[in-house]
Amino acid sequence: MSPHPPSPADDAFDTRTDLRPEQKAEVLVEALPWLERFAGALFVVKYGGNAMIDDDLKRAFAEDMVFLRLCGLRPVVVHGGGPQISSMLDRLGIASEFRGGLRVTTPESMDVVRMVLTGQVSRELVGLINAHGPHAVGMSGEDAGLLRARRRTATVDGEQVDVGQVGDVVDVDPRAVRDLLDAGRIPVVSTVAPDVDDPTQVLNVNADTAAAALAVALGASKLIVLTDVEGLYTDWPDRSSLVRRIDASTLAALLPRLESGMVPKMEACLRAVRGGVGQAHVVDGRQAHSVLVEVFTERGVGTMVLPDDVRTGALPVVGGHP
Ligand SMILES: Nc1ncnc2c1ncn2[C@@H]1O[C@H](COP(=O)(O)OP(=O)(O)O)[C@@H](O)[C@H]1O
Ligand SMILES: CC(=O)N[C@@H](CCC(=O)OP(=O)(O)O)C(=O)O
Repeated sequence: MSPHPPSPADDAFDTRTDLRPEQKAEVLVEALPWLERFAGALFVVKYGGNAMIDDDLKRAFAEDMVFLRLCGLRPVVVHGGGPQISSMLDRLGIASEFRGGLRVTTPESMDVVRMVLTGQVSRELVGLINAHGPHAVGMSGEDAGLLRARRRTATVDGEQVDVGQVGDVVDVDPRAVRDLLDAGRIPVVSTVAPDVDDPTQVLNVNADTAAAALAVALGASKLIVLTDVEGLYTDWPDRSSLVRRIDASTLAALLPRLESGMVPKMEACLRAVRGGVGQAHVVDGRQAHSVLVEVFTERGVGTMVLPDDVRTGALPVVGGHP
């Protein structure tokens, strides 16, 4: 990355894209209605571990967060790190086991979950964002009472099964996040939470679920979930079944037919829009700057979930922003 902003005198400035200057201006102007509409808006952006594929993509994600902030929006990052946890468990010779999409979390693996999420993934994202200035502050669900969770089971073949120290968020105290936003910072949240029934214990919370709970508690305008697929497919893996827009009731009816990876994600989107969040989006984190394309372009990307009062039905492939 250039150590200083490009100036028109830099060769790099004119050769970064094939666009002529007036085309570049058109691209910038296309963002104007969205900048006006979203001035000051609070977005919760969930960055999934499967979308943290390489350093360039992670840098592009950090640029997007800084871009949003400097445009006057208020992004809150909630990160995952499932593959990173599995890789550390593997290095330590501890087997990873998932049931119903949730990691079976023993006291031993809980230590690793906490270490990887708050000590590794969060640190890396905070560092990448802060390469642009002192914007990001990392915090865990344990900090300032942000999240409290209760032990939950997983559903496997209709049966409830124990998955150990895994929780669902039952309480959010968003004041610390608000304080950071008011100070102009970008909060970066990892999803470890104290157990509401035994505060000496911490629980491992699925990051999609935690992001939705935080988005509702903060009254976010949008929840954006970055993953490693273009969006929701009604008939996975049939690529022609990509959904551009779907309302809450249609999604609720579709949920029982979805496979494990998409279930927590789509449940999170549903919970968000039913809890008052204006829109929820699942976007492809393998595409650099997918957040900026979603927020600032007419067409948007991925799958948009809307509350029922904006009825659209499922519109495979067609449709863009309202
Ligand atoms: N209906 C569906 N639409 C899209 N992806 C699906 C669907 N059903 C299953 N998947 C799978 O879910 C995966 C995303 O979930 P997951 O791997 O848990 O992501 P993340 O780490 O981002 O939370 C996709 O890569 C895809 O393989
Ligand atoms: C209970 C549970 O499964 N927790 C997840 C938390 C991390 C997460 O959700 O990460 P992604 O968003 O990258 O999947 C786990 O241990 O993998």
